[in-house]
Amino acid sequence: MEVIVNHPIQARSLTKRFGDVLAVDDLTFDVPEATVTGFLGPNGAGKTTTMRMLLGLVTPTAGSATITGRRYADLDRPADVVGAVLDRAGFHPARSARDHLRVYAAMGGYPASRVDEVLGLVAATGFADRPAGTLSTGMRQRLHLATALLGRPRILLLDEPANGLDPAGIAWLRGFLSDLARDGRTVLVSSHALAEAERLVDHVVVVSAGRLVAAGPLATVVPAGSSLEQTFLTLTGGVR
Ligand SMILES: Nc1ncnc2c1ncn2[C@@H]1O[C@H](COP(=O)(O)OP(=O)(O)OP(=O)(O)O)[C@@H](O)[C@H]1O
Repeated sequence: MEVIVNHPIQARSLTKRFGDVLAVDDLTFDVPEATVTGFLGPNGAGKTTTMRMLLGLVTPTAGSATITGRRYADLDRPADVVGAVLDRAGFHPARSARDHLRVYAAMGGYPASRVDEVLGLVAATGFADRPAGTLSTGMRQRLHLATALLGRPRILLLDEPANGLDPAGIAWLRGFLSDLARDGRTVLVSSHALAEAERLVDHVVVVSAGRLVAAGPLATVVPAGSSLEQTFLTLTGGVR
């Protein structure tokens, strides 16, 4: 029987030059539906720039970046299609998590009842009424995720979501992301920490210096008995 796999996120010969810096260099990859795909590579590899191109925040020098086959700017109600946590900008320190979500729900035209739903999804009900200024890094991360989920997007782009999380926070994130994928959502998660990312994702797109190094299911990219970190070093010539 033929197995049809959709690829809701696609890059085709995607290139971005900032002056002399070739941040993204002829990058082509697909992110399969209903996976947690790690977008992995060292600092400066071009991950954030690529995610910003997928979200229409940076214009490609060449090539295309599409969500469900369309450029972000061509999507109808894009926040209902794709949720993103990119910059982790601060929340108003005196405003509660719940009030923060109420503001975003109102701006997006979502019913107020959606606020309690997303608080429940990220297990944030217990701190929903605390001022954001008193929340831990892990709690703030959950509030960012809750905000991204307001429009029930089928696709999520998360830039370095594990940064600053303690082991319990990482364990929670792993369960949360795999539940999203099990539910049919497509999640692209960037990380420069390969060992940590290996435990969060089932597929990978590995980049270095703006170029594709490897892509596919984790089990096919990483040989048995090796690690993602070791594989990366071997592929990029760091270990011979
Ligand atoms: N607006 C910009 N102007 C000039 N150079 C930029 C700009 N944005 C990114 N760059 C450069 O492009 C390259 C790729 O940066 P990018 O932030 O996309 O990498 P990254 O893989 O996300 O790295 P990190 O893991 O450190 O976040 C870097 O050399 C960076 O300095």
